[in-house]
Amino acid sequence: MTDREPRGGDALDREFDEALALAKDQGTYQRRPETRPERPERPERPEWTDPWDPTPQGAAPQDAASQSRALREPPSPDPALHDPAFPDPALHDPTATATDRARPPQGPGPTSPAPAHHRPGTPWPDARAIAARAPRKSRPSPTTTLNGTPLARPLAEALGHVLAAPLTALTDLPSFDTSAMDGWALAGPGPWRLPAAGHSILAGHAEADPLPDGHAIRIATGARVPPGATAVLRTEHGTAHGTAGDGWLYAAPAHPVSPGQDIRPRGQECRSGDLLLPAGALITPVILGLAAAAGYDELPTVPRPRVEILVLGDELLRQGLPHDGRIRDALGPMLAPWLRALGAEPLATRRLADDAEALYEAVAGSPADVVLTTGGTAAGPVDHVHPTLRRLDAELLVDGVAVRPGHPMLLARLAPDKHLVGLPGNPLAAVSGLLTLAEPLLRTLTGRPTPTPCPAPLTAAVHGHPRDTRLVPVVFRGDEARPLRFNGPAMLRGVAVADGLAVIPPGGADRGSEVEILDLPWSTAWPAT
Ligand SMILES: Nc1nc2c(c(=O)[nH]1)N[C@H]1C(S)=C(S)[C@@H](COP(=O)(O)OP(=O)(O)OC[C@H]3O[C@@H](n4cnc5c(N)ncnc54)[C@H](O)[C@@H]3O)O[C@H]1N2
Ligand code: MOO
Repeated sequence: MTDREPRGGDALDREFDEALALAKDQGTYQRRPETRPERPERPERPEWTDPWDPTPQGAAPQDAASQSRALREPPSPDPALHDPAFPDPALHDPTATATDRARPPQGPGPTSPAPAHHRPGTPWPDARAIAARAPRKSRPSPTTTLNGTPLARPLAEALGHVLAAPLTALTDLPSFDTSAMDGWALAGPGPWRLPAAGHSILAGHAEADPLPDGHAIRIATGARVPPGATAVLRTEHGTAHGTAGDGWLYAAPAHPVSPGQDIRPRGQECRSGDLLLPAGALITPVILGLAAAAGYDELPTVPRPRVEILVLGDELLRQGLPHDGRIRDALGPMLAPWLRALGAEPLATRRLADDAEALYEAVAGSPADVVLTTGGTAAGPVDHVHPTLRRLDAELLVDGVAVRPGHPMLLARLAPDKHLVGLPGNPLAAVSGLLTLAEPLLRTLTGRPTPTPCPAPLTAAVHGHPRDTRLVPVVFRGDEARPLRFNGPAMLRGVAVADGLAVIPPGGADRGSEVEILDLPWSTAWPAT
């Protein structure tokens, strides 16, 4: 139904309520008015409206009528795609009500100290660098790998692990001159004399007798080409004449034979000893295949860093629909497979109540190399992560990052070989923390190299925060990155369909400007072995 069609009052009210609830979650109160010509030109990059900043630059209030009109707009055909004509939901407090927005700003007086949550945080690139260096610092003499002695794993158990040593070919590939087609092996120019019926060379057999000049013999794809053969003629390009034992083979005039045709020479792909892959490669199904082809039965792998996930929050439900102010735990199901895709071994996902003692005991007693907490990073009454770290005398390496969403994320060293990554509870903020702190930390622990930055131009301008980096879900359209809507801190709807997250520098990025894209590691997210 569009807003032009007549509707009954009840339906209208219901739709309005639904739309209002949706918009509250998406922060889409400032959608374009219906009468577009009257709308003043929106500047390319409007002022950042910090949801937590009580200064007069907050979002301008809208009158109820225009909100109601805007909320009745029909949905975009691809609702996850960013519409540059709409303000970006991430720029607004997804939890603020229209009344909140209309309220005049109530900032602290000029002499008030900056609240803790206004601390600028570590710049985003620095936070990533600190996370990547954190394990190195704690390992004065790394041996073969950063995470201990390499483990030889049978190919069937190596998927998703990281190669601890370069993969060098143990054989030439192919290891003999191979027929690439079903047909005849030929020696010299034709026509060619054929042997008696029943003589042929099949794959999987030892070397055949030499083929004399002027002779041909049937050969199968993958069979060893006999010594003396100069080419292979495909079945469909030749005709055999004569009787058994006195036959002749002719090439079709349209398919003259050239020397070497349809023969894969020994060593065409690699020679024994050639480097196929560097150490640090994440073992994919194709790598398993390549390793097998190159002669491996097992692979040297880096021991996986063990991660324990602690999901905090009394309000979280493990099943069913949200009710009575409680919501579903969106992070518990997501984190273990994601961490596996980053080369880690998730030991357990534990749900903890908002209880300081329980958190202390869980962190202090965790056998993991990395403890990953979700929620409780801010300064609320039940946010126990900071107090727990203080109690454990942990070294805070990163305490807040200048990134949106996710700025309360943190990284702490609990012991020389034990770290804690604190992810904020808002789901997209947690994803941001995962990519900003957990990914570089695990990359170093698994001995994987820093990925080469892969910038892409944006199909639309993206608003920036004045001081902080933004991470915005994008999809690729050809070589370009298209920003997605539903990128608010509590939303997974955008990132669920994203190819990656665009790194928007402070101040924003214009349409066409190249920005770094953080990959999402789905292609490697197979179950751990
Ligand atoms: N006074 C301030 N309050 C907040 C600030 C601030 O700077 N000053 N920062 C806000 C930001 S930004 C974020 S992000 C959150 C981070 O909060 P916590 O890490 O303490 O997380 P919680 O308060 O526990 O939860 C926040 C939010 O996320 C929901 N949540 C938590 N866990 C899950 C989960 N597993 N699945 C789905 N949703 C989850 C939770 O219910 C809350 O709605 O703090 C802001 N506050
Ligand atoms: O903006 Mo928070 O860091 O909701 O993610």
